[in-house]
Amino acid sequence: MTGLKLIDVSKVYGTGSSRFVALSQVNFEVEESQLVLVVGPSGSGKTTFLTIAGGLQTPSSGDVLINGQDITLLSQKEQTKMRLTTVGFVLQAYNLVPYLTVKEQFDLLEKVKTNNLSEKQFNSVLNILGIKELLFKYPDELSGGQKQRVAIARALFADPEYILADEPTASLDTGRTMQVMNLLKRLAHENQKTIIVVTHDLRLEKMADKVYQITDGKMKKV
Ligand SMILES: Nc1ncnc2c1ncn2[C@@H]1O[C@H](COP(=O)(O)OP(=O)(O)OP(=O)(O)O)[C@@H](O)[C@H]1O
Repeated sequence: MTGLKLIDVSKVYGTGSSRFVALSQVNFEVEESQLVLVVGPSGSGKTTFLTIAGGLQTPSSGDVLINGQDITLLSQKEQTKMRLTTVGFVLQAYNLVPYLTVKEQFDLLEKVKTNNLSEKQFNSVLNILGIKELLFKYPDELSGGQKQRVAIARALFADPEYILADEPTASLDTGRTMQVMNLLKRLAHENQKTIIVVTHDLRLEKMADKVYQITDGKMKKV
């Protein structure tokens, strides 16, 4: 069974007077080869949702199924393996290693994981994202938009089945935004990737196969 599913997922941060319900009984489903968008304003719970969907955080209650397997029941070791082989994240902080060049960020991945994109496929990704000429630069020599595109390329390089992206176009101009969204759409439809993009940008809705709206931690399908 393929696809990613959240069933009645809630997430509560803090206790007592600082108790905050970030996700409330969220039900969500994405099937293989789909690009799904989760749209919501700042603070609505998008990052919380995405990190729980990919196993970076555990929910307070509810189930998260990836390919039919409830990932909340996996051991730490199994979760780490699943994240490395099955799920690729593009996070808002980009998470680039500061003392490695762009090329070395990819070399590092190659050391810890096999079955990455072929050189030809990867070259094509670098060309589409327009970052080929940045390979020997360090992260602090890059603009926000360039870092964002490197972070996207790094997630794609590992060739994961699922790509979970947090505001992947936030630092990009309209032209680049459309290029990135078209690339993600093509990966879903032609390479059978399953992609979740969370964003506050309503302009991206037309690119998606399915759209969910999240408001104050409550999710509904549009
Ligand atoms: N670790 C935490 N402890 C306490 N509250 C938190 C924590 N992480 C997030 N929150 C709160 O949960 C709510 C949802 O946060 P989240 O980051 O998921 O929203 P978001 O929609 O991604 O926001 P943004 O678009 O601004 O990144 C916010 O009110 C936030 O302050």
